[in-house]
Amino acid sequence: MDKEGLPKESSGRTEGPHSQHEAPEAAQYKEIIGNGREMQKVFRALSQVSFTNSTVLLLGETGTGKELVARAIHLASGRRNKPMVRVNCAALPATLIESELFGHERGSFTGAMERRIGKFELAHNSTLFLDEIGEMPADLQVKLLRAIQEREIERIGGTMSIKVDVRIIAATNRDLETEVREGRFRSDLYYRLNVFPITLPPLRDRRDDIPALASHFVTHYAKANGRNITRISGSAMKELLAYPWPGNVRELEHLIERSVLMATENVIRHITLPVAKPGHTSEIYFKTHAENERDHIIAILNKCNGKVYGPGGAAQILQLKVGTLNSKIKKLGITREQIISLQGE
Ligand SMILES: Nc1ncnc2c1ncn2[C@@H]1O[C@H](COP(=O)(O)OP(=O)(O)OP(=O)(O)O)[C@@H](O)[C@H]1O
Repeated sequence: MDKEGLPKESSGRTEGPHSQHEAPEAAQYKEIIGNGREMQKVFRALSQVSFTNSTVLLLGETGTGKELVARAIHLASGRRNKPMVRVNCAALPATLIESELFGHERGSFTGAMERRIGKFELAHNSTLFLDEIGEMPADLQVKLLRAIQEREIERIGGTMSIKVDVRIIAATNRDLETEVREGRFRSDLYYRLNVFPITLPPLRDRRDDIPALASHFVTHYAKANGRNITRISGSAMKELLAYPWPGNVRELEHLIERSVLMATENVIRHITLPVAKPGHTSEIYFKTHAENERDHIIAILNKCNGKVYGPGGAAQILQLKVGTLNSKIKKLGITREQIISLQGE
């Protein structure tokens, strides 16, 4: 680390068990910053499991990088030529999740104007990322279990079974064992998913990664905003190292982005951290309004297969003018690539 508190190795990756492994897929993990002891365990696990077809269960608090890791596993696997397909089990009501996962035939229920291919089918020969699996409604858990076990699905209103070759990655910030004990999550589904669990530690338990992460985000947001900001001062870094990070890496990323925008010289000397209450190190992080809006728009765009305007398009569902929706998409940084990859096209 130099005297201003930034590491010389900007990726945070130096020597260590991960680099010794020399896994052929290691290049896919370059987006995942941090090489402290805790993250080394994660990299080791990734090297062991990515190239297999095993189901992976990603556990960790909000903002610890579960989705980032899911994408890295997919990109390091033999399935990387097809985009990973993501389903956010918390974003849609139960009735819509079923059709989202398994699809439906035309006329199978009121409003099913045309046949819809579900995410399981879209993820054929690829990876299906079941995000926030702990939120899956009970009646759907049994259907999901059947699909995972049998590797076949039936569209709603359909008469035939469709074989699917799908690799499952599931993620949750809930304690699934407690959910099982308290009867909210089926134990058979839990055992089916818990084949290869990887826990992403909270940032407060891997503070040694903070300098590398902060440096990475400074570089990223300075470039994205055309700012010539090169580093964080030693005193600002000390504050980052002392803060408990209830929102984990996501919170760090947002604070650095804001600091980059507000900086008046090429060194970030001050970062406005929320006041941490002593003894409340694991408070729940609430997503910002913009994050929620972004997630919702992405979910609806996916539901409409990327269609923005016209009947059944996202603008209609969201009751927004097409122009308003388009400017929101731009402002919230929603990319076409994201939608296509979520669709599995
Ligand atoms: N190790 C890391 N290196 C670089 N960026 C990271 C890392 N971990 C997380 N991030 C970034 O932090 C943000 C939040 O990560 P991500 O969405 O993967 O978290 P999550 O655990 O899936 O959160 P949630 O449970 O709320 O969905 C993303 O922008 C991601 O790129």
